Amino acid sequence: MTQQEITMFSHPPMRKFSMFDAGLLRPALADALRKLHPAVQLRSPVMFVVYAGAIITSLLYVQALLGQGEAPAGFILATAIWLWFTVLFANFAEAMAEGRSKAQAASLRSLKQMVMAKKLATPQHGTTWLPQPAQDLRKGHYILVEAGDVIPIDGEVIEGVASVDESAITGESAPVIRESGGDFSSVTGGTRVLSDWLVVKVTVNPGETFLDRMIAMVEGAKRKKTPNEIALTILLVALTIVFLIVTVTLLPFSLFSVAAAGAGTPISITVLIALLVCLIPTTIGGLLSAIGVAGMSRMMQANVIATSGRAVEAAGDVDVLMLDKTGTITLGNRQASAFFPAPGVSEQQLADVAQLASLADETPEGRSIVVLAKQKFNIREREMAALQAVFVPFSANTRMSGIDLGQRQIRKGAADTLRKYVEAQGQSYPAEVARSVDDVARRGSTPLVVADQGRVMGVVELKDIVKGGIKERFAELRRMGIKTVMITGDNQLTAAAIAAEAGVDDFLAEATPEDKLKLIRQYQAEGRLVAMTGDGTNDAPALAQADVAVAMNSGTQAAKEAGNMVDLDSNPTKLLEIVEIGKQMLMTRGSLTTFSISNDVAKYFAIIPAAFVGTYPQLKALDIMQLASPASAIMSALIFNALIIVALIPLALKGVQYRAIGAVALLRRNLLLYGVGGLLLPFAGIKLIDLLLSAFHLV
Ligand SMILES: Nc1ncnc2c1ncn2[C@@H]1O[C@H](COP(=O)(O)OP(=O)(O)OP(=O)(O)O)[C@@H](O)[C@H]1O
Ligand SMILES: [K+]
Ligand SMILES: [Mg+2]
Repeated sequence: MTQQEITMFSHPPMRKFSMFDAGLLRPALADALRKLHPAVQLRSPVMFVVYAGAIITSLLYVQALLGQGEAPAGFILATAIWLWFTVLFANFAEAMAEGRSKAQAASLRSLKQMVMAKKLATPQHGTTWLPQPAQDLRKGHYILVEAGDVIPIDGEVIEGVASVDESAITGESAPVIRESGGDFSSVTGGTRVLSDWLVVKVTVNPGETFLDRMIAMVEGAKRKKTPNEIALTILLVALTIVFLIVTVTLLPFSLFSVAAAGAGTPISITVLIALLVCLIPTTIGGLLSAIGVAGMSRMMQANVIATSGRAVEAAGDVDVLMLDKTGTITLGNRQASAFFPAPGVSEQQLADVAQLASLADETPEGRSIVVLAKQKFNIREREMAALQAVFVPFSANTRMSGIDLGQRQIRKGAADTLRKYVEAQGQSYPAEVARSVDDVARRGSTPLVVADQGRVMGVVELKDIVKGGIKERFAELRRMGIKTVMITGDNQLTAAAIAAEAGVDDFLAEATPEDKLKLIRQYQAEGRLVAMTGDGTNDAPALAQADVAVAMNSGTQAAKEAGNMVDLDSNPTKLLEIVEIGKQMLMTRGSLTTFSISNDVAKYFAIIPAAFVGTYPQLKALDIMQLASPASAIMSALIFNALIIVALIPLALKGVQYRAIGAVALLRRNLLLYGVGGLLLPFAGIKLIDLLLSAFHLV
């Protein structure tokens, strides 16, 4: 097989759909009809009542056609039609909310194509490879991917550095760097290598890939109701039952009064059904599911894939945000910037040892030390193999790294760790070095202490920069009542300097992954909801514990499995956006619930007098709206009730406007806007429809 043959066809970047893409409209209309299936309707008890009402009035119309109508046939027909519309409008809202996800899933599916992999017998670049279809790859296999290749399956880079086009999955056109070691070692099947090569260890079996899981998440067919949705549904059902009882008892009541007075007409079933539908919370009942789906969809627009609606909801309730220092609050591209030798050591000696300690260290920190030594003293990289060195990789637990050259141990790492390390060997830790460490840390830089055979050689300064604009975002979070906690493996002084500069509420320094886990549990024990981001295998336990756990797409498989969201952009700052989207979703639901219920209260006053004026002529006095006729009043209310669902679809999908003001201020604002607004709007709306209906002699 030639290179050409296995070079994969490229694909267009994932298309992003806007909320009201014209292309989404037609399928949504078809879906709205499909959702008329009783099993679908049963999922929303409130809408099921409307659905049942539509069926009953349709049957009553048939009866009327047969000459036994309980009311004028035209009136029954109009009622039945508007009830069906009400159901369809709610279906349409949900279908529109789902449409974007479905389109995205379809475009992801198109990425799942037959791809040939270059399977390596030995995990080393330069060795021979054999072509093998991607679906025959298994966890633990090694593959080679080169410029132009589509990465056939998910894996971890074990050798090489390459630029990768992930636009097929993220929609972002800028290529990303994937490399072994460190935080950017994960590659995703379906993305394409643009330059250079990578040796990749396959981490999943076919069918379990990120793309597979993403399609499943996006399709959300198995969407379960979230805890808050269930609670709200129970409330809505309770309201529905109350109104159902009220309306049902009106019938014998009306019959009795008419019989007793010997005058008037008893109320018809059609009117009672129309009345019931106007009174039960159909607005929120019809839009509830759409609001939840739209929340997940908005996450997706932010390139975040949430595994469940529950995760999105939890994001809105979060009150503690745990953020890594390096890479989240700072730019994270920590680069060696200076050497501070210990007494009796020259700068060049320190640079030499530091470089030796970093030769096989694939972290950005390690590589930058090699480069700085080369720049400053022209110390050339030496071959690990020639040195017969054994590499001791960095881990967040040991907080040091280095090499062993026979008996000679060279180490570099966090100052406190290195101090313990040299003291354990009976060596002293010079006061001058401690001073250099503090100076470096106070600048917000990370000090690394270097030791050769237990002797402290000096300090390397790793410079890092606090991200622009991050302070303002933390201030905003504070206004929202969210506490920000910075966690870092770095020392106290560096942590304090960066914490002050970034304006976080609290910080934890010298933290191991276990400390992170402990801290999350501590907050949760206080009844707080904790969100965090992470990328390493070390972060997996903490991610599994956090209520909202955002794994970086570039991170390890373990982290991605432990989290309940994946950020395709691998941008830890995204956590802030995620919380905002969650809050916005909760606010939208709250606002529309308020609106819906106050709306129903208004309808109560608008139509009760009109509906019962036949039975109780005295009610005429209460008929403040002066509607044209009882039939017109009922019809107008029913039409308003249906149209308001359509009118609110954009709001349900886009979310109410979000502002970071305090919870109390927000509640007051929303009660005013959606409560009072909801109370007043029906009067105007129903009156207008009534005027139109009578102007065109429609009732
Ligand atoms: N490649 C490395 N070799 C040796 N020591 C390192 C290396 N990288 C980091 N360190 C030391 O280990 C400490 C802990 O690193 P770790 O990556 O766990 O946390 P961090 O990057 O400082 O903070 P964060 O949790 O915000 O990423 C660092 O502060 C530094 O002192
Ligand atoms: K209603
Ligand atoms: Mg780190």
